[in-house]
Amino acid sequence: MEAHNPTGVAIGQEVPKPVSAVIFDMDGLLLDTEGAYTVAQQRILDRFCRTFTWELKALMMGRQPQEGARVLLEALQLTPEEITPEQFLAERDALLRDVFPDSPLMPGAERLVRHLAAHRVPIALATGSSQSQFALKTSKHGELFGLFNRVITGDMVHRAKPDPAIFLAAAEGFPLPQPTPGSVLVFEDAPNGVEAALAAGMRVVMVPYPGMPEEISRGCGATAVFASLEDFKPEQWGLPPYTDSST
Ligand SMILES: O=P(O)(O)OC[C@H](O)CO
Ligand SMILES: [Mg+2]
Repeated sequence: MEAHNPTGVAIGQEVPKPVSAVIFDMDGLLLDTEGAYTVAQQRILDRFCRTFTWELKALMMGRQPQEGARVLLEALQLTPEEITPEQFLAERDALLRDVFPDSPLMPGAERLVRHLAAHRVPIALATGSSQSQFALKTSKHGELFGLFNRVITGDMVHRAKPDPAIFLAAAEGFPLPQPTPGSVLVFEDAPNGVEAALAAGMRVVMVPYPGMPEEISRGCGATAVFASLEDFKPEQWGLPPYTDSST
């Protein structure tokens, strides 16, 4: 007779640890800002007759602003005589200053954050955005973003994603006893973010920003990939299930 195996995990296979804390990325994951970045950056690159492709976007998204601009201009072989990273960022900031305060939430973001907070699951935010950009982008969602136990912005750490420093710093703010990295789940939309979270020893649900080609997201090595946060089922990760009607 076959032994009863209530875990659904094959005998000999490691049972996944339940998730005890969650870290969210912000741009492109909770807030729909990546589309605006793409439009602004293409507008700047138009005068150099360059196309802002998805490959270029994947290279820079998730990074600190200065680092992202440097990587982009280098990949496009644009010299400082043509445009410096500082000039690029100044132009981009001018184009986005009035757009960011209207940043909408991504589908499923508010429900998941409120659900975890209501169930006292420790949650943190780790964004490559600077503190001032964070304030601008979240200005209409203050109460929701106030639910996080800790917010780490790109200018609070020395090394940007894909370095794991930002996720390790975010995890330090969790209430004691500190969760082990393996019991922390990260939500990310960008390849640099997935790489950083995996390097921190955490599990990663990737929700690629809409339109990202599958060949980019597929190669990232995320623990799971969903088309939308709405597809995430908390109970499959040892978290409390949703009890409201949209399940
Ligand atoms: O995706 P985030 O929240 O780390 O933000 C990174 C940049 O500011 C936008 O790509
Ligand atoms: Mg992001």
